[in-house]
Amino acid sequence: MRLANERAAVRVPATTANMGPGFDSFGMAFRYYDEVEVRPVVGPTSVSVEGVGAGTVPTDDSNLVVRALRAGLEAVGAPQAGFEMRCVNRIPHGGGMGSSASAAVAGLMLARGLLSEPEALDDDLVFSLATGFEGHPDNVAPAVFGGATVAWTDAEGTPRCAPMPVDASLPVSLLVPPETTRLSTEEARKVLPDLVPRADALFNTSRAAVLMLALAGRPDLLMAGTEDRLHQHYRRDVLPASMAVMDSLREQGYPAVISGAGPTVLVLADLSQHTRFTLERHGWTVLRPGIDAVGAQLV
Ligand SMILES: Nc1ncnc2c1ncn2[C@@H]1O[C@H](COP(=O)(O)OP(=O)(O)O)[C@@H](O)[C@H]1O
Ligand SMILES: N[C@@H](CCOP(=O)(O)O)C(=O)O
Repeated sequence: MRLANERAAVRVPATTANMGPGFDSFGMAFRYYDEVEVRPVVGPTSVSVEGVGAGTVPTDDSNLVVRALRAGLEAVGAPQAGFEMRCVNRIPHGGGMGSSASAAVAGLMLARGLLSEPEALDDDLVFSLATGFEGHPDNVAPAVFGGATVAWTDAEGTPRCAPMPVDASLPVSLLVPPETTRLSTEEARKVLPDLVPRADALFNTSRAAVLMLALAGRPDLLMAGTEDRLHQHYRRDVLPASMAVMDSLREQGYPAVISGAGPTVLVLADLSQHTRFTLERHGWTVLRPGIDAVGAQLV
C-alpha cells in the first residue's frame, strides 16, 4: 500500500448522541460540517485551523485529526509522511455535537483519500478504528454512515452499528448555548452513577423502542419517545442552563433532549419564532441543519 494522491479533502457531519432514551447507542448526523484538506509533505506536520478550535487545538502531530489520519495509514500498512493540513471547523468543541468523533472520522477518511487502494479503509473499518480511537460509537456511526443509527458493542467487544429508519423531513433544531458553557464529555461522564434503578432501566428500554417508531414516521410518539431516566437528570448540576431550557421546552410540548453529553439541546421539531428569538436574546444560537443522509464524504 502506498500514498498515491497528492491531496485529499473530506466533509464530515456534526452528530448528536443519545436522543433521550438511547444512551450511548442512538445517534443522528446533521447537515452541518467540518471540512479538512491534507497534503503529504516532506518535513514536519503543520495544521491551520479556521473557525472553531483556532488558537486552541494543536497544530502539529498531536492534533486529533492528524493522529486519526496516521492511525488509518498504520492500520492498512501504508507509509507515514509529514502533512500539511487545513481545517475549516464549524462543529463546537465540547458542545455535545460529536466534534471529537467527527475529527477522528475526518482523519481516517483523509487516510483513505490518500491511499493507492482506498477500499482497504472501508466504512466499516473507519467506524471501528474511529470508535477505538474516540470511544463513542454512538457519535461515530452517524458521522460515518449518516442518517440515524443505533450502535452497540457485541459480546467480543467489537463495536457494531445499524441504520434506523428516519423520516428525512423530520425537522431538527440544535440550540447551542454561549461558548462559556462548553463541557467536555469526560467531565459530563464523571457525574453518572455506575448503577441505576431497575425501574429506570425498564423505562428507558420502552422509550427507546418508542423513539424508533417516532423517527420512522410517528411524530405523535416523539414526546414519549424522548423521555429518559438514565443520564440527563444526573447531569443537571453540570448542565443547569441546558436542563432548564430542555424542561421548559418539554413543558411547552417540544420533544427536547440534551444532545450528547451537552450542553447543546436537541429539539426534534421547529421552534416558534417567539421561542427562537427568546433563546437568541439570551445568547443561544439556534441551528436548523436538517438530517445528513450520507455521512462523511471525500470531496
Ligand atoms: N476538529 C478538531 N480538531 C482537533 N481536535 C478536536 C477537533 N474536534 C474536537 N477535538 C478535540 O476534542 C475535544 C472535544 O471533545 P469532547 O469533549 O468529546 O466534546 P464533543 O465531542 O462533544 O464536542 C476538543 O476539546 C479537542 O481537544
Ligand atoms: N453517549 C455519550 C455521547 C457523548 O457525545 P458528545 O457529543 O457530548 O461527545 C454521552 O452521553 O456521554
